[in-house]
Amino acid sequence: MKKNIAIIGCGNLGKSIAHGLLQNPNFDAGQLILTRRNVTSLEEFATKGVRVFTDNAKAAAEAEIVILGVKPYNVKPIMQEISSELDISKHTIISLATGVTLSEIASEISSDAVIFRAMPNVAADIQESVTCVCHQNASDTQVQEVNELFNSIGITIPIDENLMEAATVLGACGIAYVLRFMRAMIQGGIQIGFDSATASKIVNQTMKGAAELMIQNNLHPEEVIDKVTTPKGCTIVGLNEMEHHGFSSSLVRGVLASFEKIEK
Ligand SMILES: NC(=O)C1=CN([C@@H]2O[C@H](COP(=O)(O)OP(=O)(O)OC[C@H]3O[C@@H](n4cnc5c(N)ncnc54)[C@H](OP(=O)(O)O)[C@@H]3O)[C@@H](O)[C@H]2O)C=CC1
Ligand SMILES: O=C(O)[C@@H]1CCC=N1
Repeated sequence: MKKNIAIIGCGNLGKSIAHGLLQNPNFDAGQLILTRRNVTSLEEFATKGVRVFTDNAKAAAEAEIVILGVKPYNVKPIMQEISSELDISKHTIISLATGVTLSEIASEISSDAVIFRAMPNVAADIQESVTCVCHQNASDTQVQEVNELFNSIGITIPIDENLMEAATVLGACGIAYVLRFMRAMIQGGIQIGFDSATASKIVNQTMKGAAELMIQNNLHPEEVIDKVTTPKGCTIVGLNEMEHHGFSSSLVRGVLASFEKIEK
C-alpha cells in the first residue's frame, strides 16, 4: 500500500505502530506523518524521513489514512480541528480510541464517512500486535487495505462494533495483564535462587514457548497443562496452590473490572 498515513496524537500506542510500520521493507518512511503537541519525543522518526508536525489539520490534508491516536476525550476536538481538511471520498479514518463509537466520530464529519475503529496493542512495535477492527461505510478494497496495514504489524481480526470494548480488554489491556504475570514469575524465580536477569530470560522464553505452542499447534492451554502435570508432581501442587489463592478467579475478575470501567 502506497498511501500516506497520518497518526494524529502519536503517543505510546502511536509510536508502537510507527515503529512496527517502519520495519516493513515495503513501507516508505515518507508515507508516514506523525503529530503531537510536543514533538521532541518524535525526533527519532524525523531522522528516518518521517514527517513530524504539530499541525493536525496539515497532517490530515497530506494523508489518505488518518489514524486518531489521541486519548478518547480528545477525539471530538481533534475531529473538529481536522474536519475542514477531511474529504470523505479521499480519507479513511481509523480511531484507536477506547469506547468512542463509529457514530460518535461520524457525527463530527459525515454519516457517509469511511471510519474504522481499530484496537491494536503495543506489541505493534515488533509487528506482534493483535488488532481487532470494525468499520462503517468501507468498501471491500478499503477493508482489505486496513487489514493489510494492521497485518503488517501483527494479526488482524474483524469483529462487530459491539465487541470493541471486549477486544480492548482482552488484547490491549491484556498485554499488561500478561506482563504483570511475568513480573510475578520473575519475583518467584528470584526467591528460589535466580538473579533477576536470568529469571527474566527464563520467564520470557517460557512465555514465548507457551504462546507459540498454542499458536502453532492450535491448542487449548489445558491440553498442554495436562502433559506437564505429573501425577503427585510439583507442577500440580504449584498450580493448585495458585488456584487456592484465586489465580484464575482474580484474572477473570480483573478482565471484568476493566470491561466495566470502559462500559461506564
Ligand atoms: N496505550 C495502549 O496500549 C493502548 C491505547 N489505546 C487507545 O489509544 C489512544 C492513545 O493511547 P496512548 O498512546 O496510550 O496515549 P498517549 O497519551 O501516550 O498518546 C496520545 C498522544 O496524543 C497527543 N496529543 C494530545 N493532545 C493532542 C493534540 N491536540 N494534538 C496532537 N496530539 C495531541 C499527546 O502528546 P502531546 O501531549 O505531546 O500532544 C499524546 O502523546 C487512547 O485513545 C487509548 O484509549 C488503545 C489500545 C492500546
Ligand atoms: O488503559 C487504557 O485505558 C488503554 C486502553 C487499552 C490500553 N490502554
